[in-house]
Amino acid sequence: MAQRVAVSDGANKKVSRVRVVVRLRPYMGTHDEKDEGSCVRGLDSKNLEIINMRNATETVKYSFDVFHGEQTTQQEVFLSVKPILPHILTGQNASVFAYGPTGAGKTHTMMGSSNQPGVIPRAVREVFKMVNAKNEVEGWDYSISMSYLEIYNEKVLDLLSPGSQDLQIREDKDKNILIPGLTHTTITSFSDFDKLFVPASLNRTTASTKINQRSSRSHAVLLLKVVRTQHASPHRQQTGKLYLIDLAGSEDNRRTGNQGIRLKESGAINLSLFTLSKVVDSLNSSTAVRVPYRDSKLTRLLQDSLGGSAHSVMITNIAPEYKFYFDTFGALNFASKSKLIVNKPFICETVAVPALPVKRARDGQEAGRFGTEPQKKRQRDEKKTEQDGSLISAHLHSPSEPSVIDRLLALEKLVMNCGDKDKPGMLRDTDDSLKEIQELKEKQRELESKAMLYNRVLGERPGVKQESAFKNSLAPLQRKESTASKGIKLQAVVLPLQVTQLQPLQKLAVVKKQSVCAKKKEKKLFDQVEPPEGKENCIEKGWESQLDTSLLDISKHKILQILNSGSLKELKGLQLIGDKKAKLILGWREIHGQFKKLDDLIKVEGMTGKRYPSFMKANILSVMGNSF
Ligand SMILES: Nc1ncnc2c1ncn2[C@@H]1O[C@H](COP(=O)(O)OP(=O)(O)OP(=O)(O)O)[C@@H](O)[C@H]1O
Repeated sequence: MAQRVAVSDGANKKVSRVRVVVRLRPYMGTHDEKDEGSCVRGLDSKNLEIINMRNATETVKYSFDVFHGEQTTQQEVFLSVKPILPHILTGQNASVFAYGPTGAGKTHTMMGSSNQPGVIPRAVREVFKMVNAKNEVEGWDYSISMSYLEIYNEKVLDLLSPGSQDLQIREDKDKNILIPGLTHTTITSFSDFDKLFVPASLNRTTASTKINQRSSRSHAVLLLKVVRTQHASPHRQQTGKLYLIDLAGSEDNRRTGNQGIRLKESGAINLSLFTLSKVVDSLNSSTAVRVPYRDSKLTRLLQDSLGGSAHSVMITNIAPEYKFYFDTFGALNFASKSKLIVNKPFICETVAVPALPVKRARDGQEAGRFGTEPQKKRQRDEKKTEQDGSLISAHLHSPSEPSVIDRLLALEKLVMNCGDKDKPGMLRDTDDSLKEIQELKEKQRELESKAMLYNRVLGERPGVKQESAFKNSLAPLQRKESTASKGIKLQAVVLPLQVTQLQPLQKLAVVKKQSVCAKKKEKKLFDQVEPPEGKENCIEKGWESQLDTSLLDISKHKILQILNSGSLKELKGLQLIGDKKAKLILGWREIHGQFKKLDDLIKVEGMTGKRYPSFMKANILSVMGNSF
């Protein structure tokens, strides 16, 4: 029976950190309608920097095991993967997976093309090369087999047997992940592999989206299994597995233009990548009681590659164009977290009973392992090896390492909630409002000191450094002026906390000061429409009807104009829009484009439906007041 033998290094058990490689795709003009240039660039073979949207004069720097710039060849990328391959010849597992936004170059990296083969064909060729070299000198027989599957809409489909049904993912009592019924074909040369791989890749589900003409709609997994058997007694047998995975890209469907089936596919892709992110968070968290591997087929399959038994390399593919800024930023943060995962590799070894003939790896044996295990036993094993009984928070990031954006937005929400709770009659009376503003400022100060602490902690995180953009010898990375949006002043976008640190507190006032004259007029209008205590909701509907409809329309149009093309300062000129919210609006605009109607504002983080009526009332009255 196969058993786990710990990989030892003298007295110490060996652990293996996930190696993180980042590859930047060459700049493509077709993805840069505004001709803004690149938002990210390499500094050296390990470091890169991305522009800081909060402050365009700064960049955020990241450090990884390897950084591959735009000119990197396929062979150079392969060389950063090659060191983990020898492990599979000694009964250990290894995995390489390409992660990143749609269109960033994952398939190019993993599959490549006939004249620029990617990591998968190069790795398989290398494995054959190593096996052939070893066959001649060592007393072991080697056998290599391959399987190829895709996870499409949370279904596991056999690419070597198209038309097959959704396959189940199982775990044996040694925590090996198995897929009963999956085709395992013995291959004896690279050309055997090539003959199967190329047509099977065409079985993979791809489709054209706005971002990528040939976008992978599934996660593709090539599994190469190397079984080696000792000639002499005790006829040890070791099985090493190599997973080569081309993940589907994370997608923002407002940009991909996905609808119908594409949207459904995208939902499944994003969900599994979200689960992958949760798994990484749990592995990094000292407090998580359960690693949610079972929440998606992808993570279930990767269970013995992530935080498990494998030597892993994660290739994070990123794109340089501003259009991908938030995807790139997210991918880099994910890559940074993944760097901290430690795997515990072991050797999967069987010792044959001496009286029996030497067991040779063959297809039949695979079938025994993957296809004929009695179901009851399998269920028992599953139950026994179930590691994750309890629920864990569905947060994307662990308490010990939440993402910058999440932390900032959570704090932003906190500010909003304080606001909602503490100032029900904010517009009722100027004195009351001032008092409430004062209270809010106090709260803001408190939050800012917490934020400062957060940012200090962030500064200390390995791999993520924030420094001035000008500390390197390269010319500063700066955004080119957009040729498409000349009318719109370019603003550094969002991530409110850090910005509030830099801004004087006065600028964060929730209610913007107005001219005395305008304020008087507004107060007059408020006096007419203000509801009695506790009846705000019913009056919120009625107050508009008391105003001239054409004036009302003009005011709404003006507000919409400000939302769509206003600078940070102009946005902050709106009622109930402080510095943070103005930046959130700019950020939303950056990602989603124009607000089609005022109601869209509810979609902006922190602008809840509950606050929206107050915002509308205050601004319409203010705009009207200003135009009197
Ligand atoms: N390093 C590179 N050099 C040249 N072209 C590249 C490179 N990386 C990607 N490309 C090109 O960019 C386009 C998108 O790449 P690719 O299909 O590999 O992206 P992807 O990340 O796999 O996208 P998806 O997640 O949508 O499948 C392709 O036309 C590809 O040939």
